[in-house]
Amino acid sequence: MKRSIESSTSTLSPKPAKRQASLAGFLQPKSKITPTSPRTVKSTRQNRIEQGDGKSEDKPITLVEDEDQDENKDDVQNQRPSPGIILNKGKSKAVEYKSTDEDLSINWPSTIPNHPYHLPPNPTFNHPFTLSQIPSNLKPINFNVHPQIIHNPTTELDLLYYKGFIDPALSTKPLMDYLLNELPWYRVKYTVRGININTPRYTTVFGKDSTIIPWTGYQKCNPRAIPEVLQRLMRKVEQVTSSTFNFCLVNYYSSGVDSISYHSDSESFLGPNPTIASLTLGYPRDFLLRHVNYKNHPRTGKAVEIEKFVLEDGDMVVMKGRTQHEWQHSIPKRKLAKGRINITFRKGIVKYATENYYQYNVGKGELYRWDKSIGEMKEVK
Ligand SMILES: O=C(O)CCC(=O)C(=O)O
Ligand SMILES: [Fe+2]
Repeated sequence: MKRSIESSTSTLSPKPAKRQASLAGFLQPKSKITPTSPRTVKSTRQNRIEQGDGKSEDKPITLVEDEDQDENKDDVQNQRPSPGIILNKGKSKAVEYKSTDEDLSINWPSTIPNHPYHLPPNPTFNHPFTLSQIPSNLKPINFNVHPQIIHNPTTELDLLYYKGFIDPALSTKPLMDYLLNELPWYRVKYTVRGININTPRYTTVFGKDSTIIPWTGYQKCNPRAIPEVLQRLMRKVEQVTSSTFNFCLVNYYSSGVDSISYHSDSESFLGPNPTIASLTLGYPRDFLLRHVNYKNHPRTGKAVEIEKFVLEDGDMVVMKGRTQHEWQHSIPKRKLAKGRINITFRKGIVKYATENYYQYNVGKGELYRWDKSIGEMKEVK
């Protein structure tokens, strides 16, 4: 994860306007907002550190100073549809492709030549505890496969946006319950240049990079097999996006205080233009995208507006092309939010991908598990 450091008091001038993309938004254009006047935003070292987290030890961490990172005002009035250019805008909701994961090969990944996910010694390899059987209401998993294509050649925003990709009517609730109850969760703490960072969300990771290093050949971490239900999701995402993956990172935002600050997943260990698929389960959260030169785009000389998507239960956003180089993304804190799981699929191409992802998503291993009786995470001592 790449971040940049800003000074403790900065003048944001002009602040980029926000836009929202949603299916409803495409159909009902709302009024455009103009950038607000320049103003000074103050933040303390403390709150910036709490927001900070990072996944790359070779990159400076970005402690972002932007009031969008805070529980902020409700700007629903100011939302307007569509960022960039929506290439298939006209089709909209009329086309909804129902699909399940029953059409996927059971011999995945060996059926795909050079697939980057190498099978581990066993399906639960290196898991800290065994997972329960997948419940019958997730056999099959149901999908709605209708992407909106968002591509702006000037700003190089390049996304696919699937509303309700995991069918919210049938599959998101059992999937969220299963993952919450069955996965091992971590609240990773680490130090970057003397600053203590508490990752402001629960994290966990599965998978291994595509090198031929065996699963047992890592000294700095113990890579874990991707659990079966996440493999099935990953295979479906591979099918619809024509991509391949070998990592699954999962975030749990337990409330609106949990967040991820502006960053780009442009680590060189993912290759030059990584495709990253990002899925939402549970409570909706704002997903903001900010151009790396948002104050003054080098080609147009103009400010670039922040793009805002409200990611709802089942939605999938696929970031591709140069998006990770040209844009940063975040899930800012929001006062009223409740539990949300985010699942990302990525492809790591060198050993360092594995070491980095386990360092920042499992860490030293203080384990949390979901406690059904209190509806909260509990540390397992
Ligand atoms: O929760 C999300 O939607 C985004 C997560 C993310 O950006 C990441 O894990 O790198
Ligand atoms: Fe990210």
